[in-house]
Amino acid sequence: MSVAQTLTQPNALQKLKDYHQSVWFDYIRRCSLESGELQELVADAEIQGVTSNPAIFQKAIAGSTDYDAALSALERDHDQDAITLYEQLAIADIQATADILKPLYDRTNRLDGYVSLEVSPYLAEESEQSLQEAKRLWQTVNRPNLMIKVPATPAGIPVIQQLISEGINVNVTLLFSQTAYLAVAEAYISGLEAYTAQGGDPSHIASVASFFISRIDTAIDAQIAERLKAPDIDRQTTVLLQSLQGKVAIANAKRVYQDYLQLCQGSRWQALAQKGAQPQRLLWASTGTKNPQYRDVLYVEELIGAETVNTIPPSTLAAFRDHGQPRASLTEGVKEADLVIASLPEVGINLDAVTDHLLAQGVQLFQQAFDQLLSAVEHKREVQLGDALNRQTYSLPPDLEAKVQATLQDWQTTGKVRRLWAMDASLWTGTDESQWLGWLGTTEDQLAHLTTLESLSRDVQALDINHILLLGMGGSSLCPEVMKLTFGQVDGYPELLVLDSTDPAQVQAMVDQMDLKRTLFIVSSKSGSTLEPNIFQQYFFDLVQQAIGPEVAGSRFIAITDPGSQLQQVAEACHFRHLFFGLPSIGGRYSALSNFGMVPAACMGVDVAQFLDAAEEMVHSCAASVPAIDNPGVVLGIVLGEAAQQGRDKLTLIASPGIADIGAWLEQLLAESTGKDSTGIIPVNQEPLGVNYDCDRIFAYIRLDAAPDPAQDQQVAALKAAGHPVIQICVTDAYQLGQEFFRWEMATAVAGAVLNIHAFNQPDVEASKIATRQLTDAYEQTGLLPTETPIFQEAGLQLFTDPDNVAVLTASLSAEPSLCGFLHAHLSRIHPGDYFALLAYIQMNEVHREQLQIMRKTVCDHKQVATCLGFGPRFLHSTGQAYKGGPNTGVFLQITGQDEVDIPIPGHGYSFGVVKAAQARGDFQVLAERKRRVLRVHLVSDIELGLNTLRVAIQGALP
Ligand SMILES: O=C(CO)[C@@H](O)[C@H](O)[C@H](O)[C@H](O)COP(=O)(O)O
Ligand SMILES: O=C[C@H](O)COP(=O)(O)O
Repeated sequence: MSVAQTLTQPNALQKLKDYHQSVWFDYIRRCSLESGELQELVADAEIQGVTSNPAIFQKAIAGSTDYDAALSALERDHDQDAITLYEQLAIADIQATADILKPLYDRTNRLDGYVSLEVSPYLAEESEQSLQEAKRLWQTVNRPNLMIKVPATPAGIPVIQQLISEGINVNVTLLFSQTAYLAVAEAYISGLEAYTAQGGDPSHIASVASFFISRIDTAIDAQIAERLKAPDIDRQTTVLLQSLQGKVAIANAKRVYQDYLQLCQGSRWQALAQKGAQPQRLLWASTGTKNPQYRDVLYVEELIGAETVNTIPPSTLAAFRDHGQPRASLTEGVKEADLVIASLPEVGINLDAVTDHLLAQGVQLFQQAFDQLLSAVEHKREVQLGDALNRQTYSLPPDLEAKVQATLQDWQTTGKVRRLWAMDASLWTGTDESQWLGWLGTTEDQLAHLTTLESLSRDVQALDINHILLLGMGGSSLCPEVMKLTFGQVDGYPELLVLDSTDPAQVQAMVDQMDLKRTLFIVSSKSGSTLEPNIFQQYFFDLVQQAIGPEVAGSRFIAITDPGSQLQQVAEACHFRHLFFGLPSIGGRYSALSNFGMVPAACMGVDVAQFLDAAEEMVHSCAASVPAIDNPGVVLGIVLGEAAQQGRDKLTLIASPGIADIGAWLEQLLAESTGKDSTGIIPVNQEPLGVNYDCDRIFAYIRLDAAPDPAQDQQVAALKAAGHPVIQICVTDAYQLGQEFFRWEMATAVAGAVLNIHAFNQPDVEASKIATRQLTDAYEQTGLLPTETPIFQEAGLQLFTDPDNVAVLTASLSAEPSLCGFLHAHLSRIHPGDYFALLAYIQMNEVHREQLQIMRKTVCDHKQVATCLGFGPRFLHSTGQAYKGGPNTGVFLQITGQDEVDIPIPGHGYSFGVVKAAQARGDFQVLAERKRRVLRVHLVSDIELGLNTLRVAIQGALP
């Protein structure tokens, strides 16, 4: 319609102004802004305002390519999560629309010229969060002719009142009933009263009450159609039902308009009107015709009345322009409208129930539209990121796949991803979980404080040293160990070494490897009270004092610990070079991206900015706004949790050689987080691969795309071909490993929620720490560990176990007691669905590992069960939790040995050897108390010889 035409002959849309009704456009899209279409509609006086809602933005952004270039530009600038991207696109449209409408707003003295933006539909039941979100959007858009849309839910009503009282324009949406309208009108009046009481000028505030029309007819007509099908229906009822078809929505609107007129007569309103307040106009929404048998302009033609607005979708707008016949229809037939509503109970239709349902459904529909919108934005973001985001795929057996899809759907509809990010403890056991979710924000936090890490890196680089030795256990050592293996020695930086064993030979091997005068030490302990790092610190501090002098020894030490810990005191008293703090809200195994992982990384020369930037991309992919189905951490967690629920609780980890150590990190994360309350996931790391597996397995292959192992690729392909469940994650390069830290932390938390356990405590790790402490305390007093008697010995190997296990083993000996016989009896206790674990309290080196791997393979081949290998005491801070607190499906063979050399610890009566022995015994004691099937083999003399004998005996026991 050209301006010339408009001047000569107003069209139907333009004529509505004669009835004092405004037309707003229920549509927004960038192309209509960019092409000038919207400007033209405004200039032609066909529309006087614009409304948006989540479904409109979903159609615009997900259903067109209009926004792709803008989205790419935003992503190119820096990666952002889906909701942040969406908001920037939407806000730009809203601002542009507001600017187009601003002259009209001014010209009409703030009556028209508004554009509406809705608060997140996820907040429909949350008053406080809706209020904050509404205020944030109001400030961000920063246009006087903006209306913030708030739904008329019970939680929304107080928000409306508060916003009005603060001078923010409100469009109340999702109104279906007269009762809800009256509550909204009351909120508006009260809000204005509060605003004027503070001296505000009410003429600057506008509000509309969006009353939904066509959805009422759709719902009521469906009920009418059902009732008309009743076989025993009489003629009179049939006629009445037929007369109600397509009539109720308009009747409902006519009645609510009468309420409006009456309210305007009231003394409270009159008082406000005298101060210049603008009435809260009724706005007819959902006015596109849905039933093709009805006139396509029905919900425009029949609702024309003064001081109202009709927000019209594009096709209805075009139809009304073309053949609309305006008349003052809204006040016609009010009595008939009353009769229509009054006759509904006669035919068994409860209008209140219908409107209640429509409100709930309306919220849900907007949420679904928002889900789809965010999903589309996420997909576009992923395309833009390309290889910068590690890819995850999975293939599952049909029953598991079905369960996973159902749980994903449940997570979506019940908003569990948002609840996780909101730190809602009821996702797990409803105890103190909310205090343990600091890791959700750690990457962002670290990126904001990069300068500290970067200056540390420069400081270390400038030191004249060859090595950095990290002293710590579990969550404080495993990430640095992964970084060491993954990045090797970085040019121009010292080499990182990690000590996490009390085995004297291992401690000695570490000392032999380095020059004490040219080594920097990092003592890492979150609690600052863990036995191992404390004694490592005492031992090495003493050595460094001797090597470079007591005054300067502290300058070779860095501490990472939580504020207020005992280690902080030590670091301060000994004048450590640096002291870095952890966050009390991040448990050790979730601390990789915090200082516990990033301080050692910076020291060894890893570009932490690059590493954390890449990690943040995964954080964005797992964000609260990313629907469960598109959220890689959530998907992985649900797969793992559901697999475990179905008995597939042996998660077999396969990682490319270049990143192989991530398996040890994952073992701790998964086992310590989920292995409790007799349930959990048992990680199986570095087990030699085969093809024939029981249905208690699920496989995770973490492939380094930059350096894959072709043999592993083939083995994994064979596993997939054999129908085993396989998750595959492709890590583009080493700098993207941080993405895996976050993905798996998220997945573990989610799996914990699926399993209904507390994913952040480790109650059974504490149990063996206590048992060890009792033994070392007793040793300090007596100089002895309690004596013990082997149940059997042969060929330099002694066997020990507790009375219950002795009874079972001796009862099942088939011949005279022998080493092979006992091992046979013990291994015969392994049944399908069980796992076998070697717990070796010996030096962790390649020779030992090789022997132990052969033993594992022998058991795996003969028993067709999952097998694990842990070196003590490091596994105590890791898989040890699941072995004691997880399902009672483990059969354990603990291996201890006679230390050839021992090392005293300054300030203590005990040595490293005694500590290790006490740890093994404490561990055994707790396993036995938990009724685990456990046998200990003590290698009396040479460890290598002893291992050889044991290997042969196991092979003999499993002919
Ligand atoms: O609420 C407003 C304006 O205030 C509208 O944008 C409103 O959301 C829309 O008219 C409806 O969602 C459209 O509903 P329907 O035609 O899909 O039933
Ligand atoms: O994983 C945690 C280990 O038990 C070590 O704890 P820590 O960091 O408090 O010393």
